[in-house]
Amino acid sequence: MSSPRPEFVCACFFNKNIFLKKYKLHITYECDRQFQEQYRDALRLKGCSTDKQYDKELAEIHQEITRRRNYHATFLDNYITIQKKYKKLHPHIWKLNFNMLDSRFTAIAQEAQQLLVLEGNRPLRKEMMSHIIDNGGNITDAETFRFPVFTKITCQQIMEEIENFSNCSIKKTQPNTMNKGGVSLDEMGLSEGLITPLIKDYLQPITKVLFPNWGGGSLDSYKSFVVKYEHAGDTNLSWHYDNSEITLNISLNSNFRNGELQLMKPTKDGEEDQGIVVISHEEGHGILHCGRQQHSALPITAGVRYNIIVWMRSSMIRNKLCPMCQEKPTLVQVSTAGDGFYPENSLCNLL
Ligand SMILES: O=C(O)CCC(=O)C(=O)O
Ligand SMILES: [Fe+2]
Repeated sequence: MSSPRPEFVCACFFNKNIFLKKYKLHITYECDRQFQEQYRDALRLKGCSTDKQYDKELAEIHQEITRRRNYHATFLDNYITIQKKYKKLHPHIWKLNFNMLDSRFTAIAQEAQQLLVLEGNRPLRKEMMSHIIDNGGNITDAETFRFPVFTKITCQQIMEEIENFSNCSIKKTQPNTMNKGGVSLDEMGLSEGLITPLIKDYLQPITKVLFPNWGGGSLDSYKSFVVKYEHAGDTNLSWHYDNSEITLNISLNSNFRNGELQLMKPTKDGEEDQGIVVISHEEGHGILHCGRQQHSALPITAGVRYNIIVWMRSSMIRNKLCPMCQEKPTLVQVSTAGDGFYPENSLCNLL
């Protein structure tokens, strides 16, 4: 977590894209009056009819604004305490090792590397896609790719580590408001040894070939967390886009039913209906998609589902346009865990 570079978020982090789960609405909050003028009618239409219901929602928004203002300081405090006090269950998974990876994944990464070396006029993307299929992967017409990443035993141990961490009494922050059972791998400290090398040593060549226009070749930071779906908590996730250029979503288990990922197909010229692609999760496999592509998770109907989500970022792309407010970002410096906006002349490639 000790970043050598100053960390920034876009000012929109503090008051935009607040998700009202009950009414499935993303809102902007400036003050009570603006909120009332802008959203009271829309909320009424969505079933928030009484003053009591409205006041409850407003109180939750105030709480969320406070949480966001305190987020970075709290994150840093928690991170320091966790590193001192947390007793690891499976110490070896805290440092990525070749054996933890599915051999088909390392083959895909090697092939991507070779394609980049040979480059010339070759149709890199097409060749990459056939390597993915040859190695147990899938491709959808929503420009998303699913392929094996971790071995099953690695998934099992990561899941056990997450459960162990969730159940320990050390204070932790919720990685975002969309999933109650979420755990931040960055605050936990697991991502440094596990996710950083995964991106740096294996994913970068793949994303460079598959997403050249979305910063696939210039990823320089990420945010990673685990989402959990269960009957007693969140069972699904509403439509949204990520605060990422490219997202990797790795399934950690198989003892659940349904809970597929849905993605909007990119619009082609002249087409009105974008259409939806449904992809099922498979244990150990990662789904790679563009962060700006709208997606959602269908409800699970049995069991518990765990996935690692990695929001990979390229400052070259996001410095021009913040993915959350769709404007040129207004930078606000924070103590740690910024959202990947690094000035052009800063030490690039933290990964
Ligand atoms: O649970 C999933 O498969 C999707 C999660 C997701 O899209 C997110 O957390 O950003
Ligand atoms: Fe997402």
